[in-house]
Amino acid sequence: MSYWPSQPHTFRNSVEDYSMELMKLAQTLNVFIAKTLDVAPELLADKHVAQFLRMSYYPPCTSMPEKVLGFSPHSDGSFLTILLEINSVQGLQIRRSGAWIPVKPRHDALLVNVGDLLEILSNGKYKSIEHRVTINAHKERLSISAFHVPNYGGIISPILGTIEEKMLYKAVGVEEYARLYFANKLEGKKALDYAKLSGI
Ligand SMILES: O=C(O)CCC(=O)C(=O)O
Ligand SMILES: [Fe+2]
Repeated sequence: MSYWPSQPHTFRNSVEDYSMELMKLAQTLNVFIAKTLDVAPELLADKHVAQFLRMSYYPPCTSMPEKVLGFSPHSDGSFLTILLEINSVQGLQIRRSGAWIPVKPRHDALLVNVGDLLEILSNGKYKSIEHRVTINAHKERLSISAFHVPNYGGIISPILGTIEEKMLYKAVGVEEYARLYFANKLEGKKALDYAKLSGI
């Protein structure tokens, strides 16, 4: 691929190494997720096989930082997102019971977000998290989001724990959901309404 910058010369290798390590991490997380859902890990094995990296730079805003957002409220359309808050500048907030809660960055940890596709697959046992990014008045913020998604040709359908369990989401094609997600503006968890069956 001809898009890699030549400077810094370590960039490509570092990004590729990081990406590969995260693929392994996503695989390990999936095994734990399968355990919590009481299903065989093989059932989830193809749910995180593709990865997209987004590197975000949020410049400081000295005049009116409270009037700007770095990222509008949204949930991720992925299965799992693994976030690195590179310089540990606070900005990420999650929505809990209608309130925005700041997430304190930890330099020694990655942050894992549940995406919409995991909410569908788990029939709502895992909930994708609505989040946004605010801007700091004095400090720039840098992050890398790694979105883990299934193959575009695949289908995500809810795994039900028992025969009595009510199916709350319909099965969606991964490509179909991705199209819908990107066609919508970032508006909280609105894209997920598409997959919700009536009654929730
Ligand atoms: O920069 C962040 O902390 C989060 C970015 C984000 O929500 C995203 O890339 O989807
Ligand atoms: Fe996000």
